[in-house]
Amino acid sequence: FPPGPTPFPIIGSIWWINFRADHGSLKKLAKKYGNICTLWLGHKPMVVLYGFQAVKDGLTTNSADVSGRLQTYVFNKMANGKGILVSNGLIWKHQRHFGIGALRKLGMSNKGMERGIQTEARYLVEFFRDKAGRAFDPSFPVVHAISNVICAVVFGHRFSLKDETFRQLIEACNYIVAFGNSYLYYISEVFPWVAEHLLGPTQKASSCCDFVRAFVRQEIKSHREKGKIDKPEDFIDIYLDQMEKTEDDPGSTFDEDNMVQSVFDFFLGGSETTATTLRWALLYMLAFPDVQEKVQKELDAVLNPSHLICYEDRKKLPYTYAVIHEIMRFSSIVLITIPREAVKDTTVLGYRIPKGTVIMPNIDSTLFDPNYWETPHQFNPGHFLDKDGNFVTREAFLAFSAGHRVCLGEALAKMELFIIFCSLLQTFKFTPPEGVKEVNTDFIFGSTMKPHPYKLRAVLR
Ligand code: HEM
Repeated sequence: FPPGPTPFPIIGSIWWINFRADHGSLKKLAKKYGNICTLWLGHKPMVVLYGFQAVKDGLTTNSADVSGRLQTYVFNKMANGKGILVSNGLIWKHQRHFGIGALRKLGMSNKGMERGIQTEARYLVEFFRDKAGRAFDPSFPVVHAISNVICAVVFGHRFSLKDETFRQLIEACNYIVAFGNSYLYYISEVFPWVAEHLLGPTQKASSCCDFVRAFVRQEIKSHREKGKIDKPEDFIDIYLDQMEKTEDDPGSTFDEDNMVQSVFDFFLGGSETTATTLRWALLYMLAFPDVQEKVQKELDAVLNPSHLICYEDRKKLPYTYAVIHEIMRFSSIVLITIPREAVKDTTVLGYRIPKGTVIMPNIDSTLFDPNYWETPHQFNPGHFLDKDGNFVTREAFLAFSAGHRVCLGEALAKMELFIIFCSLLQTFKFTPPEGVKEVNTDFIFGSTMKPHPYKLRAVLR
């Protein structure tokens, strides 16, 4: 194994990072042991990758070999091996491949994703306008809008802000995501018996999972009652169609449990992540008013005010598109990917790694790698622009990870962020509440890195 702190019996060497994989402890670990090193979670080896080169090589050189997910106490409780996010083997291959195809199909069809996003952007603009320039916290309407985009994709309809069950769904998803990188998560994995019998938060996370699944089953029931339609309009329609097509295939993995879990995974992977990024986007506009002004200048110069913003417009708005990428880089909401597992004996950066080893790629360390970014610790949209002001992609931009398990919602997330961000900035000038002189851009540590709660004023332009 690559080098690392000495493991103790039962607890391993996870004590070295104080039972928490945070920015400081992972940096300290890399400084002492190098860009690839080993930690032991109980008797399970975990190989931690740090910096762009190590993360990229580790995830892409033998990509299929490191494409597994852990089958642990918490992951089994969460998904029981079903769906996409934490499944393995044939189930993962089939469900992921199908999920990507379905998203593509919905993106291209008439009642596509873009329309769902434009609708949510419009509701959000209305909500902000109703505040009439008074200071307010944008978190809930933002989370609501983003979750509704997933609803449009998977259920084919949206929910109102006042819908209590939908509010509970959002809260349940947030709770599950927050549990994912907490002390209690690690303790639950090492001592499942304690988690099962004594830890309230672990039991609550488990009942939140049950709640989300029951919610999805209810939607499936309504789709079934609606009967077969000629042209599938959402993910459940497409999935039911697939189940019918494969019902005589004994090797098929297309069944109701996998459908429920795949929908669950879209909510879990796609709501909190994108909503948190959008909250950072608005906060950075308060913190960097010069950037906000430049975006608005570009929007005004290129778009007619009555034009319905679509994703295609990004090609005419290179500065704005670069700002959105810099928001994703600078907010760096994911510290490590959902842990991977080696599915066979393999080699990672020259080290022999046995099957079953956990791989922890540090995404944050790629987004701030001083060897690949000119000013890593400065908010600088120029990172994504060439000298003529054209948008450029950057190889070290691994916010969505890399390899076989790369985020399957990347295109959807970028489309959402672009359309909603542009719609808001076209309509409003964002400022901090009166009297607030300093904007706090520090993060709150968690499964995703969130901004501290803040208020803003949205003043009609
Ligand atoms: C800014 C928004 C987002 C970020 C930063 C993000 C980031 C990530 C990351 C880092 C992973 C782990 C990949 C790995 O294991 O190497 C992931 C996986 C995943 N994401 Fe996203 N994601 C975002 C939005 C979305 C959206 C909108 C969806 C909805 C479709 C989504 C669905 C998924 C799924 C299903 C997986 C699991 C893929 C697999 O295990 O095969 N994500 N995402």
